[in-house]
Amino acid sequence: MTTLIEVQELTKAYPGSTSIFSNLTLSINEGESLAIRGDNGAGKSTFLKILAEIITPTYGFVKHMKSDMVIGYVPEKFPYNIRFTAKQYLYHMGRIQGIAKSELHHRTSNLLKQFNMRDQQGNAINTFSKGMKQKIGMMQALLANPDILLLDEPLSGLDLRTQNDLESILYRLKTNGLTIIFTCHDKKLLNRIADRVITLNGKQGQLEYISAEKPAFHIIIEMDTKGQSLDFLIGIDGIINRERMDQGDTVRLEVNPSVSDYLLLELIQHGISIQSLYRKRVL
Ligand SMILES: Nc1ncnc2c1ncn2[C@@H]1O[C@H](COP(=O)(O)OP(=O)(O)OP(=O)(O)O)[C@@H](O)[C@H]1O
Repeated sequence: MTTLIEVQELTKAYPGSTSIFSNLTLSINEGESLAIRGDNGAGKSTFLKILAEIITPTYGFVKHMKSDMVIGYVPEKFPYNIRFTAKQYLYHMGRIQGIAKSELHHRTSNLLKQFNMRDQQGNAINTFSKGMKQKIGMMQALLANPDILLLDEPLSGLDLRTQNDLESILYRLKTNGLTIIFTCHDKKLLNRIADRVITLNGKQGQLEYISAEKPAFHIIIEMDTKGQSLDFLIGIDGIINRERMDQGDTVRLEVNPSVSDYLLLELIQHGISIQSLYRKRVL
């Protein structure tokens, strides 16, 4: 396992305040997805900003174990009133980051495709929804092919469909080996993406390490496909088992609870009739 970042005895106090966190020591490994959790004000955004080198710690340090490490950072709020179109914005942000024009064109169109935003590339960002702006923020952070992607509350304030969309994109980035560090209140995202969870306990300025939470139960969905193909399920993560019952049109899916809402929506939209839905305890 290759360590990308070593965090040593990190302590942060803003001027005039007591420490938000102190003596935070941890290693971040290549390819790891690390979630940072904690109450409001526990210091999650502050920690990310220190990792992104936007602010400095009061004590301790963050050591990059790879030379020329590129960090992509997506703040919680997208900048206000950007009049560029999506494509213009990505182009200019890419140029600011020093990416060659020829390379930039290629990367921008790949990202617009990956984020399902090709149809909106010519529209002004200030007309976009929160979810679309979040996607632009992520694309901008990915333009420079970062070693690490830092995301501050990536799903906050988004509707369920957009959350699922972004979750799938993040899952794909994770399975492609990108190191991802994100702050999060959302259990579903934790279960699906995080390999490790760190809880910042602001009150005591201490850290509690817990392993990624595994679901205590799976969801069983029984359905009548009415002869329809279920090919649209291919590539959806979180399906644990799928079996056809009685040689007929009845199919039984066993799925991770983190994807069950999304799957049910997909099934209904494809005209599949849900027959039964229940929990199965996992030992
Ligand atoms: N620039 C700043 N100057 C002074 N205090 C600050 C500054 N930025 C944040 N703080 C304070 O530091 C503490 C931690 O803030 P931070 O935004 O890192 O917490 P958080 O865990 O991300 O919170 P939330 O979940 O509400 O986003 C808060 O008490 C906040 O008011």
